[in-house]
Amino acid sequence: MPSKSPVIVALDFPNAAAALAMADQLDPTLCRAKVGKELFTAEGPALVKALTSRGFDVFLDLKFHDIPNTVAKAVAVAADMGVWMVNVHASGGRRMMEAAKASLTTFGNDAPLLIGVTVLTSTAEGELADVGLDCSIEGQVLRLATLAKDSGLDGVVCSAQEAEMLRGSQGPLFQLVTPGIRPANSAADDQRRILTPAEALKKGVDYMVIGRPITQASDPAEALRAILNEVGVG
Ligand SMILES: O=C(O)c1cc(=O)[nH]c(=O)n1[C@@H]1O[C@H](COP(=O)(O)O)[C@@H](O)[C@H]1O
Repeated sequence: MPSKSPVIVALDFPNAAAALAMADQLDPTLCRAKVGKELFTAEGPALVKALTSRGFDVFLDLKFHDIPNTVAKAVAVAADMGVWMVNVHASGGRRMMEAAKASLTTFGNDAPLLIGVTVLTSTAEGELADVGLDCSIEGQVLRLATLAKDSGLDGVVCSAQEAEMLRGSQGPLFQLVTPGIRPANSAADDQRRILTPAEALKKGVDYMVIGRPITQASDPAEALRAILNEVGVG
């Protein structure tokens, strides 16, 4: 049965052995699993299959950002792999996102959720100027989320700090996926725009991507259970 949990555990590991050892400590009815650049580069589609065959909904987080044709083809291959969610950088623009969405038409109801990354949660106020953007983080997130929605995407990755604004402006069905989640007293690590799980859900987040606070815990299953208890799920 697919997970109804709002938690997506980021399996940021260097190889399949480490990732599957972690997955085997987690209940696929209590969380979903995210495969990112490090793990996918090392292990490829076989690892995605190993997770889906264990019952996990898989978020393939490769943040595609390229010319429309290249991204559309990559997204279709991800859909063929049977992933539940896949993402692209919204800053790749309208034509890129529309091409990605169009490439999923043939998959019908089996198409993965297509999500646009707005401003990374590791970015702090002031850092946008370094890349030539003369605006606030909130302004840039709103701009890219609106573009993603207009381009037919199902939702965006943003920080939970922007979730309330986007829930109000983009409507109730637009999926808000938020990394940068840190339970009280957890280290922020390289994240900059963070909120606790309970604060995030209160702001209207649909899915929370959580890595190190679960995967580096001495008891990952217990860390996941504590987060679900905090937000009143499970
Ligand atoms: O798309 C993502 O998943 C993502 C977007 C973003 O803005 N920030 C972000 O941290 N992520 C991913 O979410 C995960 C967060 O992991 P932790 O910081 O360990 O909880 C990592 O796998 C990141 O690659």
